Amino acid sequence: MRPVCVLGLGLIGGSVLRAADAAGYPVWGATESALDADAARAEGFSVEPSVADAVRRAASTDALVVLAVPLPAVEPVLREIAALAPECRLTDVVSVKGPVVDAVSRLLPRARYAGGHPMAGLSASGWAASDAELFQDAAWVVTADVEESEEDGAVSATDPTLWREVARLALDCGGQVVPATAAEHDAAVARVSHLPHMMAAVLAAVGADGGPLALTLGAGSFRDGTRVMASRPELVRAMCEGNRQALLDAVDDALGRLGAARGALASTGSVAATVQAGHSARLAWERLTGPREEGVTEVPVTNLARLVALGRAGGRVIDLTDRTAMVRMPQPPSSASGV
Ligand SMILES: O=C(O)C(=O)C[C@]1(C(=O)O)C=C[C@@H](O)C=C1
Repeated sequence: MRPVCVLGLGLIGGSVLRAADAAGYPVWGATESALDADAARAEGFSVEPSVADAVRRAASTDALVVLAVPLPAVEPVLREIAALAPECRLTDVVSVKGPVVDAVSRLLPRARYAGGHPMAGLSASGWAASDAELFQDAAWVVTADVEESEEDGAVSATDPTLWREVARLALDCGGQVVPATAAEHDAAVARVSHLPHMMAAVLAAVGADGGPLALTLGAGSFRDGTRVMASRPELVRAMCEGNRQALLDAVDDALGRLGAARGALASTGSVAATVQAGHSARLAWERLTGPREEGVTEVPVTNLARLVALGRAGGRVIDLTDRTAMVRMPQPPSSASGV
């Protein structure tokens, strides 16, 4: 198995290190946090004294480097990698893809790269919160740079061999791979992750404005709706600001819907349309992400454009051979859904 070098040993990087180790990969890591490094070493993990040492080791073993640092640290760490391993195999687990893809193509043009994003997290952070099981059955985006070419149809600038290796690691860590372009990923997570963080911030603040009585009555809906606001604010901020344009579009959509709901409540006294649309959308999400036995499509791993198209339709890669990806497609919509 190709070794795995994880740069950043917080919640996500630490969980990748643990999960890859449990899957049998030779692993080591590095982190700027002495606390996290000591804690990982105390559990017997190999932690290099610096990022540079870890990257040198990756260069000499042709390891897959996993960049697991917060967005503001991405460029400085990429510069270090560029100086020591300019042709490395690289992926990342950062929650926004556009800025990372841009930085990799500027600073590491000769690297073989496919971006990654496991859709899993907790409000707790750091190595102490990391868990080998964190990614179990989670969607894990692996990006492919697919472009339309007039002559040949869709072509991919991403090396399929590297894409397959990154997808294999994601599967071995317990995830289910969602192929997507970086731009489509960013537009999608703006709606289902970054906007929910913004809404949670607003919801928590509106609740607190109600004073102690309102807060003491905060139960399930308030707890679930504001849970992510217990996360470190600087990480949430970097994630939202890093996806500015897509998040603006999602906020506009939300404001339009909230405005329509307010208008209907004020004029007719009814929020039926808003609640029905939300109920149908929630059921559609449950159906799309729920368990499904059949409906597996086999696609050659070299056909990244087809994989991206299936990812767009809700498909997830649940297994891989050397040549073929097994993509599980979602349940067809039922007529009762109303969506
Ligand atoms: O479960 C949580 O606490 C998360 O916030 C995880 C969550 C999300 O669901 O929005 C947040 C950021 C990650 O990039 C991916 C997933």
